[in-house]
Amino acid sequence: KKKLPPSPSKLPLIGHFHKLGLQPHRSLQKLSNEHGPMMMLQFGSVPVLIASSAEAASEIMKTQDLSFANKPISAIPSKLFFGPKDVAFTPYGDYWRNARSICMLQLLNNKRVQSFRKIREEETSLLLQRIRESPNREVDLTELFVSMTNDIVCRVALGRKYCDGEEGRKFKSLLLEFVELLGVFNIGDYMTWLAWMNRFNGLNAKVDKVAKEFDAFLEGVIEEHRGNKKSDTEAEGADFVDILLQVQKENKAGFQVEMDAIKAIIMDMFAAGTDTTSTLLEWTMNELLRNPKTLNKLRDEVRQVTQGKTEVTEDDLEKMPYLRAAVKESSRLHSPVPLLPRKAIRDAKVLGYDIAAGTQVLVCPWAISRDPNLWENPEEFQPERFLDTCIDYKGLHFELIPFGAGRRGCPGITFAKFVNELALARLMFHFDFSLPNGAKPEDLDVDEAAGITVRRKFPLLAVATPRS
Ligand code: HEM
Repeated sequence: KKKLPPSPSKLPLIGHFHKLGLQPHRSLQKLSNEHGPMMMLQFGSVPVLIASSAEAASEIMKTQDLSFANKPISAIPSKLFFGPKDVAFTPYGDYWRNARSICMLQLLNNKRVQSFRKIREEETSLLLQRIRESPNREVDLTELFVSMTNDIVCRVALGRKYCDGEEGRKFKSLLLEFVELLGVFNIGDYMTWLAWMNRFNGLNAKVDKVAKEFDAFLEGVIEEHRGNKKSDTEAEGADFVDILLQVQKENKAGFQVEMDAIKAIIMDMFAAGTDTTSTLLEWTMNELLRNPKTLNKLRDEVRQVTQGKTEVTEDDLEKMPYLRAAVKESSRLHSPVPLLPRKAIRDAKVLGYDIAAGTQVLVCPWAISRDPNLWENPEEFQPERFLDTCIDYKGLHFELIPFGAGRRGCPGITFAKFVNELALARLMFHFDFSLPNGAKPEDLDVDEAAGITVRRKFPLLAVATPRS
């Protein structure tokens, strides 16, 4: 006799869809508070296990990681990523293992991430310059962070920026459409009998258009790289396209890397690396502006460590524990990816419940990191809580998993950490920040937009006064 997790009452055909609302991570937290940390919902015809405690997450992403390393197939990413042939959206299996190992060993290993230091330093300097040039010292931090992270990923992945003139305008709007589509809730994935609607509401046409345009764009980039071949991809200056083309040519991966795989892996860097990074920076500044004492404390640490210097470098970051604690705390309160999808590969027993093979799973880092059983005053922004603990976000401590954990955990943590910490330290070093129009910190809104990454609903505006 099977023991299933508790499940709230549901409606015919749609199941529990109506309970999700516009902010599923918040609705699921609320439902879990009523029904428990392991809860079974039904989205259309698909059973979905909701796991919203550190214990449940640890079972699924550590103890039984292999049983839950699969991802559900979704129609939009499948189309956008050529199958899918990327890493993030691809089901568990030999192909995913190979693509992920290219990512880990060739693109995002520590040495490679270090080799992009100059790019990070140049692009954060440009961020500062753009702030200095802003009229009335009023800045749209959201826009600045989005541009900076896009430019960094462009340079690292494609070798140059695509931000100027007509080319820049086109690329920016393509990237925006691409990321938006990844966040679309596709009803056809759960109620196949309604998939026809996407032919009439324009969704299918939009996906086709964006897939075609991104493909053509990447074909152009690859062509440019072929004419401009770099012979040594271990040397500084090699970008991801150079590296992937060499892996393909020299059969370094131990299997034939198709051109579609190269394009899909590059697209993954944009899908997984841009919005997430800018969103974390945005929420960090949001919380600092809402908590001026914390902002001052952070600013003092940065300026003290760099006393007598004219600029912060990455070597200084090691000496800034409060800065690291502030980034961790913001990743706790505002996990950029609040829900992590998985799919059971085989029958499993989790915390005493029977979970059938094929069941979809949503692990909820957002709810876990606001769990009052794990965190004191969980709704408050208090970097101090991380000063005397070893809790980190690298996937070993399940009370804090903004980068996920286990086999499917984020391979871009080091990359993101450097960008976030350097940008934040430099902002603190060069500027004093306040809210525009004399607004009070407690008035700053914290509304969230809907999407796969949860960013602020409205742009974050601030006044940046150069340090005197
Ligand atoms: C603050 C920034 C970032 C956050 C919060 C973040 C978060 C995440 C999360 C939550 C996952 C899913 C993990 C899981 O299901 O267990 C993930 C996966 C992934 N991330 Fe990141 N990420 C960030 C930056 C980056 C960057 C900069 C890159 C690459 C340049 C990257 C590449 C990836 C890839 C390729 C995956 C898919 C891994 C797989 O399915 O095997 N991420 N990330």
